[in-house]
Amino acid sequence: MPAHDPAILFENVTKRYPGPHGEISAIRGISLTVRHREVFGLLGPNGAGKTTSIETLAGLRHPTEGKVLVLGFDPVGQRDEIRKHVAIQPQQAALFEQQTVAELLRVWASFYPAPDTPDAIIARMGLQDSRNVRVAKLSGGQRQRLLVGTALISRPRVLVLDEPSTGLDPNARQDLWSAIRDFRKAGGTVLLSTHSMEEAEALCDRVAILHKGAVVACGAPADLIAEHAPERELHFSIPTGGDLTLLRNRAGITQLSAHDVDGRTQVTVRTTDSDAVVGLLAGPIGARNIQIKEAGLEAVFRRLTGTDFDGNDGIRGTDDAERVGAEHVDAESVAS
Ligand SMILES: Nc1ncnc2c1ncn2[C@@H]1O[C@H](COP(=O)(O)OP(=O)(O)OP(=O)(O)O)[C@@H](O)[C@H]1O
Repeated sequence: MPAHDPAILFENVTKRYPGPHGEISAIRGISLTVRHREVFGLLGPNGAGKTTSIETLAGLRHPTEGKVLVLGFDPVGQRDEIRKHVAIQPQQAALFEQQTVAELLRVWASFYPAPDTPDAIIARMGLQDSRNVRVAKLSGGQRQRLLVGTALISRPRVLVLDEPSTGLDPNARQDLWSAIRDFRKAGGTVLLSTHSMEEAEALCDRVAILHKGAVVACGAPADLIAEHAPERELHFSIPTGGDLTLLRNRAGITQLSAHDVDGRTQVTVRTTDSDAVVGLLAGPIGARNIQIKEAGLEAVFRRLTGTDFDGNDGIRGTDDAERVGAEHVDAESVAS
């Protein structure tokens, strides 16, 4: 395929399954392109259609309508070409429990004409200490890294991972992310599904946000946040009865709410100019215990779908970004 063509193309792809009460549309008219040498994330909650999309591009499902191409090949009609160039992270069941890590990788390597070496994969996936350990004895995180390693051993041009960091502790997840970044640096293209906003923001060059089988937004995480959720949220407290008129209608504030708790007034504001708000808080308002929260992709999702990732009504208003690390600032320290 010419280099300017996308690595992966979905054109108006729909997949319907028969269900007990009529057909179920797992994906509805998805169109997207994944460029060469990018890490692309399919981001969505349970049931959004991520696995169906992945299975479609792996040739495991026929689209009901539309076209899918991977490196210019039809995943269903050109399985051999797909197998040569595209690696899909295998399911847990593909691991033989009684083999050691090195033995298993040797077997997988034997399936391909020009594989990487088991030692190289072991080093890349941080599995050196488990080299001679039987698969049955591996931790969940080690198993997960081994699965990704088995996908990498064929030296694919495109790597497809379905929720690769599920069950990994933070260190193992960082190792996995480094291996994915290294693969991209060496010229590979990655498509992964995730329901982790953090993973999408940290790892993906671009994401498609899926909701009920449709793409509701697609782009670089920072661009999506800037376009759909540019606000920050600030929480702080002031003495009860304190004057908030200075803040009203100023400093890009789009929402302000206050309620009294334990002798102080707790205030939440949303603003497009958090620096200006902090400046006001540090001065005459006498705010304490200021927390600033980024909106993040979760707010983008909520803004575009009206629901949060757990399917709750998204009009909760004030906690768009609890997941993202909050910055704690004290008005006095800001003033000094
Ligand atoms: N083989 C099938 N038969 C019938 N319905 C299916 C089948 N596979 C998936 N679905 C339905 O299609 C929709 C999308 O499922 P899919 O597994 O693609 O979503 P997902 O985003 O990967 O979710 P999860 O994160 O839970 O894996 C869901 O409503 C699911 O119940």
